[in-house]
Amino acid sequence: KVSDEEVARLLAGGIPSVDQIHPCFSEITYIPRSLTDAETTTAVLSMFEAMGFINAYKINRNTLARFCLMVKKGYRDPPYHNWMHAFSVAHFCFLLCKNVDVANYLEDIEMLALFVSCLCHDLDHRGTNNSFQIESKSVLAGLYSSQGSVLERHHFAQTISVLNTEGCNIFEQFSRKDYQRMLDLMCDIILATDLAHHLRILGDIQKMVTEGYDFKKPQHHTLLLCLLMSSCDLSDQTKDWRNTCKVAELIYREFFSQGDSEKAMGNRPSDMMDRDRAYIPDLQISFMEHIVVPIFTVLKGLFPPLAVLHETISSSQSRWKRISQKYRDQGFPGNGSLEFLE
Ligand SMILES: Cc1nc2ccc(C(=O)NCC(C)C)cc2n2c(-c3cc(OC(C)(C)C)ccc3Cl)nnc12
Ligand SMILES: [Mg+2]
Ligand SMILES: [Zn+2]
Repeated sequence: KVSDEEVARLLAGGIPSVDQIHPCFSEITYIPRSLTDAETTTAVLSMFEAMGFINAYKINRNTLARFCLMVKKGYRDPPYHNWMHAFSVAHFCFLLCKNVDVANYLEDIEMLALFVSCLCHDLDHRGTNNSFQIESKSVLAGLYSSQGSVLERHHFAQTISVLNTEGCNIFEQFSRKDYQRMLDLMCDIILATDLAHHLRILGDIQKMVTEGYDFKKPQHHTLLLCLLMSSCDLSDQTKDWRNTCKVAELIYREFFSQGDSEKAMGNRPSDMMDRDRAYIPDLQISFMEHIVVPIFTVLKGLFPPLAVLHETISSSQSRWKRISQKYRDQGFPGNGSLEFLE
């Protein structure tokens, strides 16, 4: 799947510093989606280098290049859950590593596990959600529905199969103990991207922050990794309004296509998946209120420097409210482009 030529080409220019990718690459406001698809693979190598992982874990550069190309090829091309989503999620993990003192909260190996999990967390996503797997009796549902988190178990399985591919195992030099630890961490982190799992543990995360984080408690490390993974998965909401609009357009294009499939199967889709019933501004207001704001509120509690992200999210929330009011009066156009939103 990945040729030696591709690997050689990727490594030809050496690994550039992140500032050579873009002077603002390490800033919290930088939008990773502004890179072209071709630039993203090099940027991933630059982030590995910038976080010190290549030296600290003696990662072979050829293996790393092949691994990155393999992961990128492991994504399909639905409107939202594609490689560019994974790349932007991993970039936010890089921003956390560079802008927040995570080293006082997590071990190095946990930070590496988080970054690699960000890259792999939606591998082979089909652009449909867990309930669609069940209702369509998909192969994945057959494999995993008894355990729940159907898609997330598949994303983890795909991660393992990339590592087991010839020349792609970036952890091959690890001791048996560290290798097992890495796999356990990635499993926990990728399973945490199931919204249902997140909603189950949100109370524990909030309790941990009120009590005060205790580096000596392994449970606190696990809860923090889940929180950071969720915030990375939602990092599009921390950028400018243009990006928020662009991402909403991608998400609903994907959701409505699932709704169309459900209708074709004779099932009634949920409102948010039904292009004839969805009212996007209100759906986004509720998504931000119930999912995004709680995550970034608790994140701000742990890391005060991230308060700026909470402000961005609050301003997006009020913008959706203004839009909801305005278009309710004037009638919201169909599911066309949201670019017109001021
Ligand atoms: C812009 C944007 N709108 C969304 C609107 C609705 C929903 C949704 O699933 N609602 C279901 C009801 C039951 C609450 C998700 C949305 N969403 C996500 C997202 C987040 C996820 O979960 C974590 C990361 C753990 C929070 C998992 C999957 C996805 Cl697609 N990413 N961006 C978006
Ligand atoms: Mg996912
Ligand atoms: Zn994701």
